[in-house]
Amino acid sequence: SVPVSELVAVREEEEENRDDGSWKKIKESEGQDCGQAFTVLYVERCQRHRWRCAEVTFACADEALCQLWVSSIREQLATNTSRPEHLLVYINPCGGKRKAEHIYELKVAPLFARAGIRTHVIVTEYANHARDHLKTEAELKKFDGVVCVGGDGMFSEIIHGLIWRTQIDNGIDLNCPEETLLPCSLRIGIIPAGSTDCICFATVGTNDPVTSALHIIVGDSQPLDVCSVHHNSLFLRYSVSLLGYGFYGDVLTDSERKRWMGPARYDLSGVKMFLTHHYYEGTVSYLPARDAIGTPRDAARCRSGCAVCKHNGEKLSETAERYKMDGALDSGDHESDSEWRTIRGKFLAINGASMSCACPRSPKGLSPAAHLADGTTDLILVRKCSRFDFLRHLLRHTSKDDQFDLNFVEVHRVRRFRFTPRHCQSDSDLELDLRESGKRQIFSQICRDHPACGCTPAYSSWNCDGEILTHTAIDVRVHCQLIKLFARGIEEPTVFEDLA
Ligand SMILES: CCCCCCCCCCCCC/C=C/[C@@H](O)[C@H](COP(=O)(O)O)NC(=O)CCCCCCCCCCCCCCC
Ligand SMILES: Nc1ncnc2c1ncn2[C@@H]1O[C@H](COP(=O)(O)OP(=O)(O)O)[C@@H](O)[C@H]1O
Ligand SMILES: [Ca+2]
Repeated sequence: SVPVSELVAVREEEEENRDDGSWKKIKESEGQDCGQAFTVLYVERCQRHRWRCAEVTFACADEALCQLWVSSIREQLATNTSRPEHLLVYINPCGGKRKAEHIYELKVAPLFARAGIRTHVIVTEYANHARDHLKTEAELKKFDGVVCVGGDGMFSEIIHGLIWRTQIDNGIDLNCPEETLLPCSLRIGIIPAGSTDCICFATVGTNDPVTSALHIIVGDSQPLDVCSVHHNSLFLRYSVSLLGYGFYGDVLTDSERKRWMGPARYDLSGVKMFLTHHYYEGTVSYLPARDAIGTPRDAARCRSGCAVCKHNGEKLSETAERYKMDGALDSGDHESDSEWRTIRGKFLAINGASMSCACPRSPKGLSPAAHLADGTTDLILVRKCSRFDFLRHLLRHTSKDDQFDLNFVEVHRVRRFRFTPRHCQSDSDLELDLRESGKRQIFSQICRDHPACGCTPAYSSWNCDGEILTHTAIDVRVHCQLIKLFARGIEEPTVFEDLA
């Protein structure tokens, strides 16, 4: 049996299609003349979270009965209001291996057509075209969802456009980090056609255009946390996957110069930045997510219908309601200021992972136990250590071993965090470092004379979902379930999986 919610479409077979293989078989085996036939298209699960569109044709001698089947299936599909009818599609022709248009035309558009979904397709002509179109021009009322064909950078454009539009329409000040943001009503579908596609992989379990198209067609819905990133009272960006300073920031900066190489640029830059081995000094402060259930060291994973996300999401909205009734101004974090913790040090990497960040390079991701929609982000601090130790940490992203179980790595589940690089610290902070800086001046002279000594520059950049941030001192705050995807989270493997 197939649940009605996983039907793609039903098709009446035309007279001229009557020689179609499957139906002919039924006809012959029945040994009788058939009045009519219809084909049901449905989701079939394959290995490793992939979905395919399978079909089965039913023949029946009684034409009226056949019609009844077709119309009642159509009726069932029509009453399911979560299925989209009209979609706005943005294609980034420059992402990944530059195959986005081809992927859409070949694998996705025919499925949408079969499912009776109407589309308005825009192939972007320049960076930020999709974002700006969503911000100002797009007639969003006409659509049931937005589809993004591209990588994480393209997805980032879409959420910036949608979130911006939703807040501006409701008079919310984006530059104020304390504002409670309004959730976006349109769901977003991701057809992977980029370089890493970590947002697709971590929410669906695979980077496969057909699987993503089917999740859109059946009208799946997966809420997702979004981090807002500010510098003082200036809005910088939103992030849903990785916010990485140090290693991942440097890899991204270096790889942008190698865009012509396609997705392989990240591996080359990864090896280069691993060998360069820069560390950065600064202060990280964070607000622990004390009232949330779950920790970054849990063995349990965020999966379809995750109970942790449901519980934490409901608890947060209850608390927010209570604050509203009390007339409290602070609409953001309800923990008190005294709960902020501060860590100063030298770091190879500072990572905020709002989701696991699983991708083909690391199928368990940067923070394997992170949740998609629990209102928290996992703050991972990798302190200065030897190249050998850092390699051990990196390698553990690709094996069963725990990448956090190392004495130079710590991880905290947080609602909010801030970072200030050492050279931006206040005078009083700097005074504390005065003694060390004498030494530094001597060394920096030596370094200028001997560039090969590998001394570290003062600043890295933040990698924000694959885009470089212009500021280094940032304030990050999680907004629980601000957007929704046409996805359902990663499913536990079922007995129905096709093991062939
Ligand atoms: C030695 C093997 C180490 C493997 C370590 C793998 C950790 C991978 C974690 C990846 C997290 C990715 C988070 C997602 C980020 C994306 O948003 C973002 C944008 O995606 P888009 O291009 O689709 O728009 N992508 C990225 O920033 C790419 C990050 C890629 C990091 C690759 C790191 C490779 C490290 C290789 C080290 C090799 C050491 C070898 C020593 C001899
Ligand atoms: N038509 C276009 N021309 C050039 N750049 C574009 C275009 N459309 C989108 N972009 C930008 O391309 C960058 C990379 O896109 P993305 O889809 O993330 O691919 P990749 O995964 O290969 O990085 C993003 O910064 C996005 O804003
Ligand atoms: Ca989260």
